[in-house]
Amino acid sequence: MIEEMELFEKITLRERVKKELADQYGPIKEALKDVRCKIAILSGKGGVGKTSAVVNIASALKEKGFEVGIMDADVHGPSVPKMTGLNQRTDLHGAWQMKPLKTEQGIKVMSVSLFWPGEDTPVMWTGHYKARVIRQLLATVHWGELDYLLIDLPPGTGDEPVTIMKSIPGLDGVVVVTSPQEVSVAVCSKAISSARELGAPILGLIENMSDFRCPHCGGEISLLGRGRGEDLARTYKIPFLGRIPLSEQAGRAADEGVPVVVSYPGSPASEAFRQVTGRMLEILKEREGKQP
Ligand SMILES: Nc1ncnc2c1ncn2[C@@H]1O[C@H](COP(=O)(O)OP(=O)(O)OP(=O)(O)O)[C@@H](O)[C@H]1O
Repeated sequence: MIEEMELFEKITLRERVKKELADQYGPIKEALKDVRCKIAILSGKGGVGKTSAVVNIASALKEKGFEVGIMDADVHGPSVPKMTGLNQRTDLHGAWQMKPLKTEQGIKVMSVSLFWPGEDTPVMWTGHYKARVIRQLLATVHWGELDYLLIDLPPGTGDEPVTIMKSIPGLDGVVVVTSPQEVSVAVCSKAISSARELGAPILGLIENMSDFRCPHCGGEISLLGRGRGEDLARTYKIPFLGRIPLSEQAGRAADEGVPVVVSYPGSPASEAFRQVTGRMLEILKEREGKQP
Protein backbone atom coordinates (compact mmCIF):
# COMPACT_ATOMS: atom_id res chain seq x y z
CA MET A 1 0.00 0.00 0.00
CA ILE A 2 2.78 2.42 1.02
CA GLU A 3 4.70 1.52 -2.15
CA GLU A 4 1.61 2.22 -4.25
CA MET A 5 1.16 5.58 -2.55
CA GLU A 6 4.81 6.49 -3.12
CA LEU A 7 4.49 5.53 -6.76
CA PHE A 8 1.32 7.62 -7.04
CA GLU A 9 3.09 10.61 -5.45
CA LYS A 10 6.02 10.22 -7.83
CA ILE A 11 3.75 10.13 -10.85
CA THR A 12 1.73 13.17 -9.73
CA LEU A 13 4.93 15.09 -8.99
CA ARG A 14 6.29 14.20 -12.44
CA GLU A 15 3.05 15.34 -14.04
CA ARG A 16 3.09 18.55 -12.00
CA VAL A 17 6.68 19.33 -13.01
CA LYS A 18 5.77 18.63 -16.65
CA LYS A 19 2.82 21.00 -16.42
CA GLU A 20 4.85 23.70 -14.67
CA LEU A 21 7.59 23.41 -17.29
CA ALA A 22 4.99 23.84 -20.01
CA ASP A 23 3.26 26.76 -18.21
CA GLN A 24 6.47 28.67 -17.57
CA TYR A 25 8.09 28.04 -20.94
CA GLY A 26 6.34 31.02 -22.53
CA PRO A 27 7.10 33.56 -19.75
CA ILE A 28 10.75 32.42 -19.58
CA LYS A 29 11.09 32.71 -23.35
CA GLU A 30 9.62 36.21 -23.17
CA ALA A 31 11.94 37.22 -20.30
CA LEU A 32 14.99 35.98 -22.21
CA LYS A 33 13.99 37.34 -25.60
CA ASP A 34 16.76 39.97 -25.68
CA VAL A 35 19.46 37.53 -24.61
CA ARG A 36 21.38 36.44 -27.68
CA CYS A 37 23.28 33.47 -26.27
CA LYS A 38 22.47 31.31 -23.25
CA ILE A 39 25.16 29.03 -21.86
CA ALA A 40 24.81 26.72 -18.85
CA ILE A 41 27.87 25.72 -16.82
CA LEU A 42 27.71 22.26 -15.30
CA SER A 43 29.88 20.03 -13.16
CA GLY A 44 29.42 16.52 -11.87
CA LYS A 45 31.01 17.14 -8.49
CA GLY A 46 30.80 20.19 -6.26
CA GLY A 47 33.83 22.30 -5.47
CA VAL A 48 35.68 21.77 -8.75
CA GLY A 49 35.55 25.45 -9.71
CA LYS A 50 32.32 25.76 -11.70
CA THR A 51 31.42 29.16 -10.22
CA SER A 52 35.02 30.35 -10.59
CA ALA A 53 34.79 29.42 -14.27
CA VAL A 54 31.45 31.25 -14.62
CA VAL A 55 32.63 34.55 -13.11
CA ASN A 56 35.93 34.51 -14.98
CA ILE A 57 34.48 33.58 -18.36
CA ALA A 58 31.95 36.38 -17.77
CA SER A 59 34.81 38.80 -17.04
CA ALA A 60 36.78 37.68 -20.09
CA LEU A 61 33.65 38.20 -22.25
CA LYS A 62 33.11 41.63 -20.70
CA GLU A 63 36.74 42.54 -21.46
CA LYS A 64 35.94 41.80 -25.10
CA GLY A 65 33.15 44.36 -24.94
CA PHE A 66 30.14 42.05 -24.67
CA GLU A 67 27.10 42.64 -22.45
CA VAL A 68 27.10 39.78 -19.98
CA GLY A 69 24.77 38.42 -17.30
CA ILE A 70 25.13 35.63 -14.76
CA MET A 71 22.17 33.68 -13.42
CA ASP A 72 23.21 31.92 -10.22
CA ALA A 73 21.03 28.81 -10.25
CA ASP A 74 22.98 27.11 -7.47
CA VAL A 75 20.45 27.68 -4.70
CA HIS A 76 22.35 25.82 -1.95
CA GLY A 77 25.76 27.33 -2.52
CA PRO A 78 25.09 30.62 -4.30
CA SER A 79 28.63 32.00 -4.47
CA VAL A 80 28.37 34.23 -7.56
CA PRO A 81 27.56 37.41 -5.54
CA LYS A 82 30.43 36.71 -3.13
CA MET A 83 32.90 36.03 -5.95
CA THR A 84 31.89 39.21 -7.77
CA GLY A 85 31.82 41.48 -4.73
CA LEU A 86 28.06 42.04 -4.59
CA ASN A 87 27.08 42.66 -0.98
CA GLN A 88 23.91 44.66 -1.47
CA ARG A 89 20.41 43.30 -1.89
CA THR A 90 18.05 43.60 -4.84
CA ASP A 91 14.44 44.76 -4.68
CA LEU A 92 11.70 42.24 -5.25
CA HIS A 93 9.69 44.93 -7.14
CA GLY A 94 6.46 43.19 -6.14
CA ALA A 95 7.97 40.08 -7.78
CA TRP A 96 6.64 41.07 -11.20
CA GLN A 97 9.96 42.07 -12.50
CA MET A 98 13.29 41.74 -10.75
CA LYS A 99 16.34 43.70 -11.67
CA PRO A 100 19.74 42.06 -11.68
CA LEU A 101 22.52 43.85 -9.82
CA LYS A 102 25.65 45.04 -11.60
CA THR A 103 29.18 44.19 -10.55
CA GLU A 104 31.99 46.77 -10.62
CA GLN A 105 32.86 45.47 -14.07
CA GLY A 106 29.28 45.95 -15.26
CA ILE A 107 28.23 42.28 -15.33
CA LYS A 108 24.57 41.75 -14.42
CA VAL A 109 23.97 39.18 -11.69
CA MET A 110 20.88 37.50 -10.27
CA SER A 111 21.05 35.07 -7.38
CA VAL A 112 18.73 33.81 -4.67
CA SER A 113 21.24 35.12 -2.14
CA LEU A 114 20.58 38.69 -3.33
CA PHE A 115 17.18 38.63 -1.65
CA TRP A 116 17.76 35.93 0.97
CA PRO A 117 17.34 37.11 4.61
CA GLY A 118 20.91 36.42 5.71
CA GLU A 119 24.09 34.45 4.95
CA ASP A 120 23.49 32.12 7.89
CA THR A 121 19.95 31.21 6.87
CA PRO A 122 20.09 27.83 5.11
CA VAL A 123 17.92 26.98 2.12
CA MET A 124 15.64 24.12 3.23
CA TRP A 125 13.75 23.65 -0.03
CA THR A 126 13.35 20.29 -1.72
CA GLY A 127 14.82 19.66 -5.19
CA HIS A 128 11.47 20.20 -6.91
CA TYR A 129 10.85 23.47 -5.08
CA LYS A 130 14.38 24.75 -5.79
CA ALA A 131 13.98 24.14 -9.51
CA ARG A 132 10.61 25.89 -9.35
CA VAL A 133 12.16 28.98 -7.71
CA ILE A 134 14.84 29.11 -10.39
CA ARG A 135 12.23 28.85 -13.14
CA GLN A 136 10.28 31.62 -11.43
CA LEU A 137 13.42 33.76 -11.40
CA LEU A 138 14.11 32.99 -15.05
CA ALA A 139 10.60 34.18 -15.86
CA THR A 140 10.71 37.39 -13.82
CA VAL A 141 14.23 38.80 -14.09
CA HIS A 142 14.48 41.70 -16.46
CA TRP A 143 17.93 41.29 -18.06
CA GLY A 144 17.50 43.75 -20.88
CA GLU A 145 19.79 43.25 -23.88
CA LEU A 146 22.57 40.76 -23.27
CA ASP A 147 25.08 39.15 -25.59
CA TYR A 148 25.72 36.28 -23.18
CA LEU A 149 23.85 34.89 -20.20
CA LEU A 150 25.87 32.35 -18.21
CA ILE A 151 23.84 30.06 -15.98
CA ASP A 152 25.67 28.61 -12.99
CA LEU A 153 23.87 25.29 -12.45
CA PRO A 154 23.81 23.36 -9.18
CA PRO A 155 26.45 20.62 -9.15
CA GLY A 156 25.49 17.05 -9.86
CA THR A 157 23.46 15.06 -12.28
CA GLY A 158 20.16 14.88 -10.43
CA ASP A 159 16.78 16.42 -11.11
CA GLU A 160 17.77 19.96 -10.30
CA PRO A 161 20.34 20.84 -12.98
CA VAL A 162 18.41 18.78 -15.51
CA THR A 163 15.05 20.50 -14.86
CA ILE A 164 16.74 23.89 -14.97
CA MET A 165 18.42 23.08 -18.29
CA LYS A 166 15.04 21.91 -19.61
CA SER A 167 13.48 25.23 -18.58
CA ILE A 168 15.75 27.38 -20.73
CA PRO A 169 14.27 27.88 -24.18
CA GLY A 170 16.89 27.73 -26.90
CA LEU A 171 19.82 26.88 -24.65
CA ASP A 172 22.82 27.51 -26.90
CA GLY A 173 25.29 25.33 -25.12
CA VAL A 174 26.66 23.68 -22.02
CA VAL A 175 30.20 23.99 -20.68
CA VAL A 176 31.36 21.24 -18.34
CA VAL A 177 33.93 21.78 -15.59
CA THR A 178 35.97 19.11 -13.84
CA SER A 179 39.11 18.92 -11.77
CA PRO A 180 41.72 16.43 -12.97
CA GLN A 181 41.00 14.11 -10.04
CA GLU A 182 39.70 10.65 -10.80
CA VAL A 183 36.74 11.19 -8.40
CA SER A 184 35.67 14.33 -10.23
CA VAL A 185 36.17 12.98 -13.75
CA ALA A 186 34.11 9.87 -12.98
CA VAL A 187 31.07 11.94 -11.93
CA CYS A 188 31.64 14.44 -14.70
CA SER A 189 31.02 11.74 -17.31
CA LYS A 190 27.49 11.39 -15.87
CA ALA A 191 26.97 15.15 -16.18
CA ILE A 192 28.00 14.96 -19.84
CA SER A 193 25.58 12.08 -20.43
CA SER A 194 22.67 13.92 -18.81
CA ALA A 195 23.34 17.05 -20.90
CA ARG A 196 23.45 14.82 -23.99
CA GLU A 197 20.18 13.15 -23.10
CA LEU A 198 18.56 16.56 -23.05
CA GLY A 199 19.97 17.27 -26.46
CA ALA A 200 21.87 20.28 -25.13
CA PRO A 201 24.86 21.12 -27.35
CA ILE A 202 28.07 20.65 -25.35
CA LEU A 203 30.51 23.44 -26.18
CA GLY A 204 33.35 21.83 -24.33
CA LEU A 205 35.09 20.80 -21.16
CA ILE A 206 37.39 22.75 -18.84
CA GLU A 207 39.96 21.08 -16.61
CA ASN A 208 40.27 23.34 -13.58
CA MET A 209 42.81 23.07 -10.74
CA SER A 210 45.32 21.58 -13.12
CA ASP A 211 49.09 22.06 -12.68
CA PHE A 212 50.29 24.30 -9.88
CA ARG A 213 53.33 26.45 -10.56
CA CYS A 214 55.61 26.79 -7.53
CA PRO A 215 56.12 30.52 -6.86
CA HIS A 216 59.64 29.81 -5.54
CA CYS A 217 61.26 27.52 -8.10
CA GLY A 218 58.82 27.98 -11.00
CA GLY A 219 58.46 24.21 -11.35
CA GLU A 220 55.06 22.70 -12.11
CA ILE A 221 53.42 20.26 -9.71
CA SER A 222 50.34 18.24 -10.63
CA LEU A 223 48.76 18.20 -7.19
CA LEU A 224 45.43 16.75 -8.31
CA GLY A 225 46.70 15.02 -11.42
CA ARG A 226 46.81 16.22 -14.99
CA GLY A 227 45.20 15.40 -18.30
CA ARG A 228 42.19 13.38 -17.15
CA GLY A 229 39.88 16.19 -18.27
CA GLU A 230 41.34 16.14 -21.76
CA ASP A 231 41.08 12.33 -21.86
CA LEU A 232 37.42 12.57 -20.83
CA ALA A 233 36.72 15.13 -23.54
CA ARG A 234 38.35 12.79 -26.10
CA THR A 235 36.34 9.81 -24.86
CA TYR A 236 33.07 11.72 -25.21
CA LYS A 237 34.16 13.44 -28.42
CA ILE A 238 33.54 16.92 -27.06
CA PRO A 239 35.90 19.89 -27.47
CA PHE A 240 38.53 20.39 -24.81
CA LEU A 241 38.47 24.09 -23.94
CA GLY A 242 41.63 24.12 -21.86
CA ARG A 243 43.31 23.85 -18.49
CA ILE A 244 43.13 26.36 -15.65
CA PRO A 245 46.03 26.06 -13.23
CA LEU A 246 45.54 25.68 -9.52
CA SER A 247 46.62 29.13 -8.49
CA GLU A 248 47.05 31.12 -5.34
CA GLN A 249 45.78 34.25 -7.11
CA ALA A 250 42.60 32.49 -8.29
CA GLY A 251 41.81 31.40 -4.72
CA ARG A 252 42.60 34.82 -3.30
CA ALA A 253 40.59 36.63 -5.96
CA ALA A 254 37.48 34.58 -5.11
CA ASP A 255 37.79 35.55 -1.45
CA GLU A 256 38.36 39.19 -2.36
CA GLY A 257 35.22 39.21 -4.50
CA VAL A 258 36.91 40.18 -7.75
CA PRO A 259 37.37 37.65 -10.59
CA VAL A 260 41.05 36.77 -11.07
CA VAL A 261 40.84 37.98 -14.70
CA VAL A 262 40.28 41.47 -13.27
CA SER A 263 42.28 41.44 -10.05
CA TYR A 264 45.39 39.66 -11.37
CA PRO A 265 45.05 40.22 -15.12
CA GLY A 266 48.53 39.00 -16.00
CA SER A 267 48.41 35.81 -13.93
CA PRO A 268 48.61 32.38 -15.65
CA ALA A 269 45.08 31.60 -14.40
CA SER A 270 43.71 34.78 -16.03
CA GLU A 271 45.45 33.99 -19.30
CA ALA A 272 44.05 30.46 -19.18
CA PHE A 273 40.50 31.78 -18.58
CA ARG A 274 40.86 34.13 -21.56
CA GLN A 275 42.04 31.27 -23.78
CA VAL A 276 39.17 29.04 -22.66
CA THR A 277 36.70 31.85 -23.39
CA GLY A 278 38.27 32.45 -26.81
CA ARG A 279 37.92 28.76 -27.68
CA MET A 280 34.33 28.73 -26.51
CA LEU A 281 33.56 31.68 -28.77
CA GLU A 282 35.24 29.98 -31.75
CA ILE A 283 33.17 26.86 -31.15
CA LEU A 284 29.95 28.87 -30.94
CA LYS A 285 30.88 30.61 -34.17
CA GLU A 286 31.70 27.34 -35.95
CA ARG A 287 28.57 25.62 -34.64
CA GLU A 288 25.86 27.92 -35.82
CA GLY A 289 27.23 31.37 -36.21
CA LYS A 290 26.01 31.87 -32.65
CA GLN A 291 28.55 34.50 -31.67
CA PRO A 292 26.75 37.84 -31.34
N1 LIG B 1 42.02 27.30 -10.32
C1 LIG B 1 41.86 27.49 -9.03
N2 LIG B 1 42.92 27.76 -8.21
C2 LIG B 1 42.75 27.96 -6.89
N3 LIG B 1 41.57 27.91 -6.26
C3 LIG B 1 40.49 27.64 -7.00
C4 LIG B 1 40.56 27.44 -8.41
N4 LIG B 1 39.32 27.18 -8.88
C5 LIG B 1 38.49 27.26 -7.81
N5 LIG B 1 39.19 27.52 -6.69
C6 LIG B 1 38.66 27.65 -5.32
O1 LIG B 1 38.01 26.43 -4.99
C7 LIG B 1 36.83 26.65 -4.25
C8 LIG B 1 35.63 26.03 -4.98
O2 LIG B 1 35.45 26.74 -6.19
P1 LIG B 1 33.99 27.05 -6.77
O3 LIG B 1 33.11 27.59 -5.69
O4 LIG B 1 34.18 27.82 -8.00
O5 LIG B 1 33.54 25.56 -7.08
P2 LIG B 1 32.10 25.04 -7.55
O6 LIG B 1 32.35 23.89 -8.44
O7 LIG B 1 31.27 26.13 -8.08
O8 LIG B 1 31.50 24.55 -6.17
P3 LIG B 1 29.94 24.24 -5.85
O9 LIG B 1 29.29 23.80 -7.11
O10 LIG B 1 30.02 23.17 -4.82
O11 LIG B 1 29.37 25.53 -5.33
C9 LIG B 1 36.69 28.17 -4.10
O12 LIG B 1 37.21 28.52 -2.86
C10 LIG B 1 37.57 28.72 -5.22
O13 LIG B 1 38.14 29.96 -4.90
